[in-house]
Amino acid sequence: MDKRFWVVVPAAGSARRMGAAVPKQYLPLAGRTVIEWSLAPFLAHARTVAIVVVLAEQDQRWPQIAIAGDAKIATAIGGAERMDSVLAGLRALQDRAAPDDWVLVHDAARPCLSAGDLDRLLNELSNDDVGGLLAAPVVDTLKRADDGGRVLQTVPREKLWRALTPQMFRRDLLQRALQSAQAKGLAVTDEAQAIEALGLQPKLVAGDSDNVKITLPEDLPRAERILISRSAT
Ligand SMILES: Nc1ccn([C@@H]2O[C@H](COP(=O)(O)OP(=O)(O)OP(=O)(O)O)[C@@H](O)[C@H]2O)c(=O)n1
Ligand SMILES: C[C@](O)(CO)[C@H](O)COP(=O)(O)O
Repeated sequence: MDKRFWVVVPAAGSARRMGAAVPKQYLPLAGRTVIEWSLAPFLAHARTVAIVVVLAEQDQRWPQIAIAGDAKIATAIGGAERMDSVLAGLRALQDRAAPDDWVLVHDAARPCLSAGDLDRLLNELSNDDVGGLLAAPVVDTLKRADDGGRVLQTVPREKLWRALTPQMFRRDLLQRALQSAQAKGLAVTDEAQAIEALGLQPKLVAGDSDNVKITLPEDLPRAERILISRSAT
């Protein structure tokens, strides 16, 4: 894709499930911090126009990050939910990005995005009318539990995918979709869900299952192994 694109990186979460003293986006990982790895593919891409990193209001760590001064990075203040933070990032772009410019939204907690997956997303969606997201097909058998932690049913996994990020939509459409979801009290957990609520069908683009989200303590050593093995090749 030859068109340039904008990036919003929601980094305003409180990382409750990680249970660390430091918000997970600032935890050390393979010689850097999680957020530096998550931003790296976009800072390295020739067609990134600018990146808005959306921070928690009380965040005091971002200014200490080496790349905080990068000319391509601006910051905004996030909100109570991820969707509020993404909206804040889009609003920070609205005077600079044209309505039909592509915006990629990528979790600060996903440090293992590969350059190949980023380019595949950009190339597969460059002429798409709706936009879409990186996703990984479900390969395990899925069980739904009852309140007692026992199997209630096996959930058919055909055509089931795990949503990843980046998720890529045109700025005005995404902003309208998220504003509409917010107005309806629809607590969307990713950008695609807000687009779906408009009756549109985002395209699924196969992504690497190594594109892990740092959520629980065991995710950090897994990400470390992925990044170190990738740098060794
Ligand atoms: N109000 C929020 C909540 C989440 N995020 C960001 O959205 C991404 C994915 O969210 P998640 O993994 O759930 O992060 P947390 O909300 O911090 O984790 P937890 O649910 O365990 O508290 C993270 O980069 C997080 O910083 C955000 O910008 N604003
Ligand atoms: C956006 C996302 O990473 C796609 O899987 C996921 O929905 C984020 O969920 P979280 O609970 O905010 O981590």
